[in-house]
Amino acid sequence: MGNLNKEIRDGDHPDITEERLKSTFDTHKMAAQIYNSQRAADRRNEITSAVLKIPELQDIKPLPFLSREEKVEEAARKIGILSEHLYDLVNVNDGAELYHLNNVVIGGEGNPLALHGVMFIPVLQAQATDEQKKKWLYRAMKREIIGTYAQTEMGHGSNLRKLETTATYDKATEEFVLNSPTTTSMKWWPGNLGKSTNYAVVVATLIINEKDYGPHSFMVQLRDENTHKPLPNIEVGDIGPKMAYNATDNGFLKLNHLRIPRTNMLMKHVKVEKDGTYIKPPHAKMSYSAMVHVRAHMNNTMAYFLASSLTIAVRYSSIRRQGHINPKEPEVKVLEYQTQQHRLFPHIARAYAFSFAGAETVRLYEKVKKDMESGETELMADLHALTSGLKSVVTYLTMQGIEQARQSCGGHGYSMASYISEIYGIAIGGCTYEGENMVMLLQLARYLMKAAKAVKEGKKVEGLVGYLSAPDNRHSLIDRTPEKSYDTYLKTFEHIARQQIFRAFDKLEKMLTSGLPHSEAWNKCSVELTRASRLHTRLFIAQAFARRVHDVVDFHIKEALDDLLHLHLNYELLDVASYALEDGHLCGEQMNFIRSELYRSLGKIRPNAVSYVDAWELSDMELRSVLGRRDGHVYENLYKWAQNSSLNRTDVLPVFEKYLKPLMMSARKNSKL
Ligand SMILES: CCCCCCCCCCCCCCCCCCCCCC(=O)SCCNC(=O)CCNC(=O)[C@H](O)C(C)(C)COP(=O)(O)OP(=O)(O)OC[C@H]1O[C@@H](n2cnc3c(N)ncnc32)[C@H](O)[C@@H]1OP(=O)(O)O
Ligand SMILES: Cc1cc2nc3c(=O)[nH]c(=O)nc-3n(C[C@H](O)[C@H](O)[C@H](O)COP(=O)(O)OP(=O)(O)OC[C@H]3O[C@@H](n4cnc5c(N)ncnc54)[C@H](O)[C@@H]3O)c2cc1C
Repeated sequence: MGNLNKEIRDGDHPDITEERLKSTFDTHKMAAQIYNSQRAADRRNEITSAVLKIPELQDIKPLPFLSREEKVEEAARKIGILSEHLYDLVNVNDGAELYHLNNVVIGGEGNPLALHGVMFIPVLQAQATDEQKKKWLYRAMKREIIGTYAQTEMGHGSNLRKLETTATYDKATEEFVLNSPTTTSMKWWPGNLGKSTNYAVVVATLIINEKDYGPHSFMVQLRDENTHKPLPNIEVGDIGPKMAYNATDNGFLKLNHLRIPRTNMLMKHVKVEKDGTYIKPPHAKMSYSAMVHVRAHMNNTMAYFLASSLTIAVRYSSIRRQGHINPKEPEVKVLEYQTQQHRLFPHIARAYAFSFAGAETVRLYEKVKKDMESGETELMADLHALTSGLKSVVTYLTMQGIEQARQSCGGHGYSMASYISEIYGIAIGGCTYEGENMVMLLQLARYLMKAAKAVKEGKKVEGLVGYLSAPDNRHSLIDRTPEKSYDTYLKTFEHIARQQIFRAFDKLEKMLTSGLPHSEAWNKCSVELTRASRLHTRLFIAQAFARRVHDVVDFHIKEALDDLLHLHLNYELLDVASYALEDGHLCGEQMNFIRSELYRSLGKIRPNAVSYVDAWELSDMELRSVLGRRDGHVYENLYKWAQNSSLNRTDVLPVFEKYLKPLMMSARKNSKL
């Protein structure tokens, strides 16, 4: 039998090999859990190996040393080469394979086809008629045209009902007139809009006979297909550098009374007839499908970002030695410190949890998508509630985890050589895009308040909120749990979420009864409402984790996942325990029990720590991190990495002659006086 940890190679740093030899599970079998099948895990590695054989697909130099223009160019260069090899490298109908290819070759900072793949094609698939698909979708899939999704404006992103871009129907010519009447109405932010794309699905407020029908989607050609010059009545450009994503040309767009044919409105579900008659869609929010598509996939991308930074931090912590636990022994790996373990291991568990919750979400999304094709919309509300809560909670917790990973690497974590700061910048965009987190928590809260009302009226609720009508224990039985049974933990999470949901509900009802208008009462309760949404979502994540562990057959994998789940439940419960202490559901003694279980878990995870992160099978090429190198040889490579700095091209920089020398000369002269 070979090594259980599949990353062991001759010549690796002995400290990291020592870690890998301790693995109690097969890391490639664990990858099958993370990526949802052994085949998917195999394919990732096959794609990485194939990419490594194509020299033009390697980074020309470490990305942090590139200017913004070079980053944009480098991503486009690779997309060009990828286009030639695409069919040999991946199954182009498999989103996970494409995403992996993107991560290995290009990385998270963006590429000209990102929004094309993530939103433009999905919006056409969901909202275009067959005729429209023939005209644009098939060309888009062959990359004859490149598009984006242009919705957000300088003045409005969250409140779609107030988008200022108008699409006014002109019955006489059977055209829509698209117009950006103000500075704030300019589209602002859409990815790849600035320089890369020649088409966009523009979301604009539909006006027919002076009546406002709200946001609708329109296909707009932005640039000439040959010269790439902006077409008449269109101003388009890049919005400038951002916190991260700087290989992406997020753009602005001003439409000056641009006329497009009536048939450019995406009309699969909704219609404007020649005479201006408006035909409603089966569900008012069907046109929001592209956003729901991205939200449904965000758990997995966030899990990936979190796992990437933890891979870097845990591997580095296993070769970084500093300080003593026993003064008579050599300096220890920093991974031995309980504080380091407490800083990193709960986030490893979260990365796994997000991936499992993500798999369930994508399954529901696929079902709803299929239903919608035939006009069936019953599950749309459930999906919207679930994805709204998850996108908010998962992006926020990912942000916390990545920052802890960075800090756990000490000074070198702050260097771009760790690459963690770039991953952080990319990941935290997710707190904002696809619906600002608070806004989306409040969307989930609407759903929760409806469910709470039904329960108060004596009705039984089911599905995601079924626990609201289930029996509840006054006191948690958490310290009377047989080992490896998580029911009492999950019941405690249920209790906490239920209490908070009803607390918010009662507060809202009280204000409404006192005569406050609904929107004002809602605003005055909104902090309580967002708390309810977070607790409900964290319950879902814990349940999804437990469901996955329950389903695993392989004994060693199950045991290893069980250890992570145990850590997860205790850590998360401590994080939200104040809610259960308030009403005496948990007592002080039980808090001690949870704490001691948490510390026990850290010890149990420790020997497998490197293997838990190795199981994500993130290659050096995709991690782009000196600290996270698979072989553990960090220090000599840190020194090599610094040689890329353009400041090192000469021993003496011109600034010395220009500024520093005169400064020192004059100081010396003065001190002689
Ligand atoms: C060569 C090959 C190479 C290969 C390489 C290939 C490359 C490929 C590789 C790619 C690499 C990856 C790169 C990734 C890059 C990152 C991408 C980042 C993208 C970021 C994009 C964006 O950032 S894009 C803009 C998103 N911008 C929002 O996200 C706005 C939020 N704002 C709202 O979304 C609405 O404004 C908001 C709040 C719902 C209120 O909407 P509203 O006012 O209309 O509605 P109300 O609030 O009044 O609600 C009325 C009732 O509607 C219900 N409802 C609402 N929505 C519903 C829904 N969707 N489904 C069902 N029901 C829904 C609600 O629950 C109520 O129900 P009830 O009445 O029963 O309670
Ligand atoms: C990296 C990145 C990529 C993007 N890509 C695209 C793209 O491809 N296409 C596109 O169309 N857009 C894109 N966007 C825009 C993005 O979708 C919006 O910025 C996002 O939806 C937030 O909207 P906003 O900017 O209007 O925030 P605002 O709504 O102005 O948020 C500001 C504050 O107001 C609060 N707030 C707003 N409304 C409420 C409310 N009702 N209740 C309580 N609090 C509220 C928010 O919580 C927040 O604290 C991108 C943004 C980023 C950062």
